[in-house]
Amino acid sequence: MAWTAARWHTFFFVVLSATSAAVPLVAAWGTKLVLDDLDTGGAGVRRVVLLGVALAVCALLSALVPQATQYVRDEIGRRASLVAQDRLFRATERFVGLARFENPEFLDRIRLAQQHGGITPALLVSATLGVVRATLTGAGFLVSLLTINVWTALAVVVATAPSLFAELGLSRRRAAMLWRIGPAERRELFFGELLLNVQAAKELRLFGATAHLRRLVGGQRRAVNAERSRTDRRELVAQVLTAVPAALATGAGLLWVLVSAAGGKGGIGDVSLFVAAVAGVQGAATGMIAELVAGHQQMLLFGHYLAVVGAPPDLTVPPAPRAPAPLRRGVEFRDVWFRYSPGHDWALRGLDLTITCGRALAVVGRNGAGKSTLVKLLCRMYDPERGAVLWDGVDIRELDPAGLRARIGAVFQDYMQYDMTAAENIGLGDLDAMGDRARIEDAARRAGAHPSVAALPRGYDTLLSRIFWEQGEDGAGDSGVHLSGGQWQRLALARAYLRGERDLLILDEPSSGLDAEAEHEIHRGLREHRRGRTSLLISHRLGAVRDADEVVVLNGGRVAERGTHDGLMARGGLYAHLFGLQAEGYRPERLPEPR
Ligand SMILES: Nc1ncnc2c1ncn2[C@@H]1O[C@H](COP(=O)(O)OP(=O)(O)OP(=O)(O)O)[C@@H](O)[C@H]1O
Repeated sequence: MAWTAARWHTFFFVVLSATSAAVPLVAAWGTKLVLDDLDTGGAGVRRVVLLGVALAVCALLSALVPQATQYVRDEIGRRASLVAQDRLFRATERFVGLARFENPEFLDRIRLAQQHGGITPALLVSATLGVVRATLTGAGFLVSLLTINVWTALAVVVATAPSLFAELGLSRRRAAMLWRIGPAERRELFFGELLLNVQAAKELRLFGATAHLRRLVGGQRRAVNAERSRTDRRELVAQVLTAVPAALATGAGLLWVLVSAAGGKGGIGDVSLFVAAVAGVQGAATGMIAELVAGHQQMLLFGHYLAVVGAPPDLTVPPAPRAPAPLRRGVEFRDVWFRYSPGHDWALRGLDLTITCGRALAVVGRNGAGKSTLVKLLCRMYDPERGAVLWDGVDIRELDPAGLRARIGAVFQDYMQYDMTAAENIGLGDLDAMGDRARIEDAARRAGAHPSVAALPRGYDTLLSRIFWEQGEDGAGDSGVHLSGGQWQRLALARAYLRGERDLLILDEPSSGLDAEAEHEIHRGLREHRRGRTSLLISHRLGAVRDADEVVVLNGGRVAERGTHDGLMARGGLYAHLFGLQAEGYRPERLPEPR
């Protein structure tokens, strides 16, 4: 990834690493030679000056190389994280359905993948080169030590080994700990965001629940901190225990060299080289261990990134899916059984239902009857566990999901309010029309959104968000506006209208937030729009569904009744009961006397 993202930078990183490996070694030998020359007094001035210049160059390089290395590594990190992020989001785009986004374990994995996927390439390159650099420097100093005394060299190596193995074990534990604390960190993030969320602020303040949430955030943080502290303490103990033998070996070696020098065996240059070499070997070993551990841990965490990027599709799509043909006969649910997971109850239990081409079908029913689930299956956000959804007789699992969705226009019950401009909020319905202001305005007009959008401070370019802050043309800060619930709903409808002539229009509670006048107006427009087209309307306002060609009543995930409004009323079943309850509130005797 690093090579793909930043070829030249990676190359320079290798060069800089080799340089920084050589510099301490050259400096130590240069110092020894200069000291020996000065001590014996036999060398010429020219040689001493040359060695001095070499030492000065070393000093210059050791001042500059770390800065340059840091810059190059950061640049690799920046470029590689762009590539990693793009690959990650491409991978999540491959998830055709919603199941993965409702799986907490997978969400934890995505979070870790997001956190580590971007930085891992640069850190791994850095760690790998760090290990190579430390090995080169360490080997150089080790050879230098060997020239002085074999046993000291061996003792230093043996004393350093335990720390390497201990650190690798600790690194595995640390990665496991990061995975373990994932759920608590996500909960902390969620509660923390709720505390700052403008939508939640109203309720939380009214109910006086902010302190409760603050305590929840604190509780999660304390749990996370406790886990981290436990790991840190374990690391501290292991590091102290493994550092002791290394320090003892160094001390013993130094004592031996000093005693030898005092006894006339070896000069001041040897002492200087010994001190530099021991520091060099141990520094290299510590550096190597740190880099190995960092690399090891990154690789373990990178496993989450690879798991997300390499995750198989959540819904099976054939290798060469068929493009759905324009709808001619209709969409049929044939004995569809569906539950959100094996741990959940059935949401649909043997549903049989047909949306006939060119006809308006209305689906009504109590809360939780399965109406929105039906819509999600129709758009292939999930697959049925048993039975099938057929598009003109073809199982939608054989069709290209994107092609299927391109044939559908929809307003979902839980439609989105995007923190973007009004034009973008509508334009997302059909990206081809994003830059086409005439089409966007037309869709807004049909949804009854135009007057309120046109009256906004910057019309269609007004930011519908109080989250972002933008600098206006006059230099003043502009933090956007808030729309009312009904205005947002009209924008969602405009988004659906922008999609224009689709084979199937799905409207899941399209007018629940509208005032009576607007609702009447919208439904009049919808009636016109739906005439002669295939549509599915879900609504609790039974007055809005009475002119549908067919009304289906769902109850407990299956069809309880079906027929026209008049037929169902005559039957006196669930529909008639629900309609009667609603109508009760509108009986003339309940209306105030006109003055
Ligand atoms: N994402 C989900 N995960 C688990 N269960 C779900 C999920 N969505 C819905 N359910 C469950 O499936 C059942 C059907 O829900 P659905 O949203 O389809 O009902 P509905 O008829 O649209 O209700 P309403 O009139 O309240 O909108 C309910 O019992 C609900 O709790």
